[in-house]
Amino acid sequence: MAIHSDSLSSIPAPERIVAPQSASPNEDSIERALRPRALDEYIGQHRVREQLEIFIAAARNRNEALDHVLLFGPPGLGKTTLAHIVAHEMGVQLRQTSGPVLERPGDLAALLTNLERNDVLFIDEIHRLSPVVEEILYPALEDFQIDILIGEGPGARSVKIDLQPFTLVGATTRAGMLTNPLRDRFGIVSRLEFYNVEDLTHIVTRSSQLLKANTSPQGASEIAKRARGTPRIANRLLRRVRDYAQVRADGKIDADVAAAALSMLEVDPQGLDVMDRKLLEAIVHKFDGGPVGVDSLAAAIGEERDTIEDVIEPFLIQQGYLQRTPRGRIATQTTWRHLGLTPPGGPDLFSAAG
Ligand SMILES: Nc1ncnc2c1ncn2[C@@H]1O[C@H](COP(=O)(O)OP(=O)(O)OP(=O)(O)O)[C@@H](O)[C@H]1O
Repeated sequence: MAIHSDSLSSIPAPERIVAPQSASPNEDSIERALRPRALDEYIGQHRVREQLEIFIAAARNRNEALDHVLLFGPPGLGKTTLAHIVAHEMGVQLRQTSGPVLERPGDLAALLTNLERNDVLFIDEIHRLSPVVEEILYPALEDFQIDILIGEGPGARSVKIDLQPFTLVGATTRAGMLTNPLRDRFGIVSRLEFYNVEDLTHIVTRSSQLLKANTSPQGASEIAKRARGTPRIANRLLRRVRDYAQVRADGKIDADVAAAALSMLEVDPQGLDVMDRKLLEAIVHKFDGGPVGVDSLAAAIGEERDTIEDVIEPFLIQQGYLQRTPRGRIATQTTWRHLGLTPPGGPDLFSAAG
């Protein structure tokens, strides 16, 4: 059975400047304009890119659909962008939907039967597919066939429909929430990582050119350093810094202007914002540095558990501010120092992390 978590639907719309989710329809359209279209415009994620390059070239040579692809990683790292690129490089069309939108088996059946040979079907938030919809997907992925029930009651009969060969690209922030039978049907499984500052600087520079923003290399790097390893955040910070530069600095974005704009937005030099600091301060001040369970933490800072796990924590863990242990979250020495405090207890405190 698929694991279907209703609680995930409660992730609130982002208000944070560094929220990795997309904030508004207007932002969506700017994002589309900034989206790289081909694999060689896609910056960073070298391992994933190299693998896809090879598998796409091989599938194209054989004139076959690319194997099904599962992309996972925190929001805003470029999963949707990659799905579009796969379709573009394969020279086929992309149909896009998402797990929670597909309510009934018929919704998915309609999409599948309309696919043309080797097309890409992109399902975002694939961990939120309902079990009945997921059932339809298995034979479609394996044999390019679906079984649908026609009629009702005793007269109902099952009919097999052949599909065109296609590629499913599934995206999820939580690979662990996929059922095993679904995960096993992906031939290519790629994990997207947070971007390093060099790659993000490259992304900010490219976006500046597209937006006609006058950004110096140092300005681009200052924005990149504070973008939480996430292209979507880098692009959003760039737009806000561009506004600031327009009003206060004749439109020129250098390191000082970027730093001043970002501190006005309360994004600190390490890229942490008010919400990150609130979480770290709660662990340190209310729970003596941890370990503290995520539910207690959520209650303490008035934030959804899912938002903490999907959005806030991954970057803090990757940057070494937090440790996730079986007994709960622990603030590291880096956190104490970041908050201007002296870590108590010495090394013994941290060896308790297990
Ligand atoms: N490798 C990259 N090079 C350049 N720009 C990128 C790259 N990856 C992402 N972007 C930019 O970041 C924005 C967000 O990317 P995208 O929508 O693909 O993220 P996502 O992982 O699908 O996020 P979500 O899961 O929240 O939808 C895009 O508009 C795109 O411009």
